[in-house]
Amino acid sequence: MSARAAFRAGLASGRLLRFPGAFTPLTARLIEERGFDGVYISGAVLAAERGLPDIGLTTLTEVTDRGRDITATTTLPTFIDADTGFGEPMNVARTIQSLELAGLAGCHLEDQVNPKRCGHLDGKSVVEPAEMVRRLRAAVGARTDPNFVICARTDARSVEGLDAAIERAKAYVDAGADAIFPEALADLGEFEAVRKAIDVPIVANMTEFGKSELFTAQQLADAGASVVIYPVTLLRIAMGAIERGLDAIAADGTQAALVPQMQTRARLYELLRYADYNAFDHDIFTYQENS
Ligand SMILES: C[C@](O)(C(=O)O)[C@H](CC(=O)O)C(=O)O
Ligand SMILES: [Mg+2]
Repeated sequence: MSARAAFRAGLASGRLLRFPGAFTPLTARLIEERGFDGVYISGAVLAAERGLPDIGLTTLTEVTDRGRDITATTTLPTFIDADTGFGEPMNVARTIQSLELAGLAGCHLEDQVNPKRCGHLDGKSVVEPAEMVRRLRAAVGARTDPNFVICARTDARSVEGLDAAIERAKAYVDAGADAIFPEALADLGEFEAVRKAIDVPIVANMTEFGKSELFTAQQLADAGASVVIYPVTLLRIAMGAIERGLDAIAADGTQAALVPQMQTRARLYELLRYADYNAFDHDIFTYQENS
């Protein structure tokens, strides 16, 4: 089954799909190895890796390239953050074409005004529902593979309240959204309220240091979520380890004490499938034509 078909089947299964965010292509391989259902590709992480805040500075080209690179390392479905779609509805259409061609299994588009903000911080604003409906209609019309999942994210909860967010979610489903990502909900009861109001799958965002508590997969499944993303988690873990590691090298004058915490060379090579490449190389170089 293709990754896109697997994503669709997973969404229809009634099971909660877990999508950790990969901050490098190699991370996606670990996510797959550990048995997760898919790989999330975060806009906040993509910006952070370039030393930028998540305020709409990254471009469609950068996001597409990263999406393609990560998709190439895994057989899992990849679900990417397309922010506000990188412009007007016509640009949104091109965004969908570009992400489809890069092999992504789906994306989410949000109803924030440009320039967008992190969904869990204050100071963001949302466009009129009609404007977001135009974005979604452009997105749905541009899709060529019906299995490509177009998810509508609403940031309205912390701007206009839960009722307004639910009204928007309904309008976005009517416009053709395959799934709804209600950003920054306050508690599980709010997930349940969204669940009752709409029929399509719901995406839950378990980002740390945000507005939502960190609910377990079971709690989210019970509240009716279909997908949970851990968008920035692996980057935060890695950056925490790097900060502590740099401090240790600076203090001790050697990294020796850190070695037990490191991924070994052997393990890294295993992930890179080094042995397979070696075997291939060996076969090519020892090949002799029978005369
Ligand atoms: C999901 C998100 O859109 C992302 O880019 O990963 C962010 C995550 C974050 O900044 O913690 C968000 O706006 O929630
Ligand atoms: Mg984002």
